[in-house]
Amino acid sequence: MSTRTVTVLISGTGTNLQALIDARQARRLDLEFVQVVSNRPEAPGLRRAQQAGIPVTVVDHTEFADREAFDRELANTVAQGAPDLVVLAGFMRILGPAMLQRFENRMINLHPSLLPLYRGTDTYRRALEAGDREHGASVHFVTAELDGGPVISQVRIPVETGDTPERLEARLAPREHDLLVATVELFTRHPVQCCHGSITIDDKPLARPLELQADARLPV
Ligand SMILES: Nc1nc2c(c(=O)[nH]1)N[C@@H](CN(C=O)c1ccc(C(=O)N[C@@H](CCC(=O)O)C(=O)O)cc1)CN2
Ligand SMILES: NCC(=O)N[C@@H]1O[C@H](COP(=O)([O-])[O-])[C@@H](O)[C@H]1O
Repeated sequence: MSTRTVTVLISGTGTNLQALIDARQARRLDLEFVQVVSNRPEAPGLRRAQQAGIPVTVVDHTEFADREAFDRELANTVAQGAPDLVVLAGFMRILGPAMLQRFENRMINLHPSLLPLYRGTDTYRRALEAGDREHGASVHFVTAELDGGPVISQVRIPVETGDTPERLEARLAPREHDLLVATVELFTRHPVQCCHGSITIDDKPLARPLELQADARLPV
């Protein structure tokens, strides 16, 4: 079944959320945003959702005794909207069993590296320190293994002489927006299934991640 309803999880500025909102406004994405949920009450992305008329909820991780309690409340909050797909767009908390049991196989994350390289955080600095000639971003299914879920799509950019983590991040950002929009569009047009380590699109196995093309589309 393809995706019709989406809940987006954020923690920060929300530029990837904004890219999804703009793509829906431009009728490139045929979907409904059920809600935007942030673990940080001060996340600027919440204002972007409100301005787009999307319901927002804050589940502040600092208000819970432990991770499990936060995870349960987050899972209950997301489940109220019964989304077809949960999109982590700059969501900065590691999810536990409550979220994974309810949404695994229909929860995706945008990660700023060419997975499996550089799982976790601080990916730009790590890529530069390794002397990589290219960097990029990945969209993958969320599993218990942090940033270890099957990778759906990727976008590559060259590392340029003199790059700093900030310059590399700034150059990747617009391509991340393109990648996330194209990947969510894929979910709205095709049944994309996971897991046990592999992905199918239209019931056909995906042998390797889809590479974002210059026209900001995925080759499907
Ligand atoms: N179970 C999973 N949870 C999450 C995944 C995943 O693949 N499996 N992806 C991450 C997203 N992510 C990188 O793409 C990521 C986010 C956060 C962290 C992290 O170390 N978070 C710290 C807190 C940091 C903060 O609050 O600023 C933590 O949770 O203790 C690593 C990777 C989303 N969740
Ligand atoms: N580990 C997850 C992670 O680092 N995600 C990164 O957070 C940023 C969110 O930006 P945004 O809030 O402007 O969309 C994006 O660069 C995304 O790759």
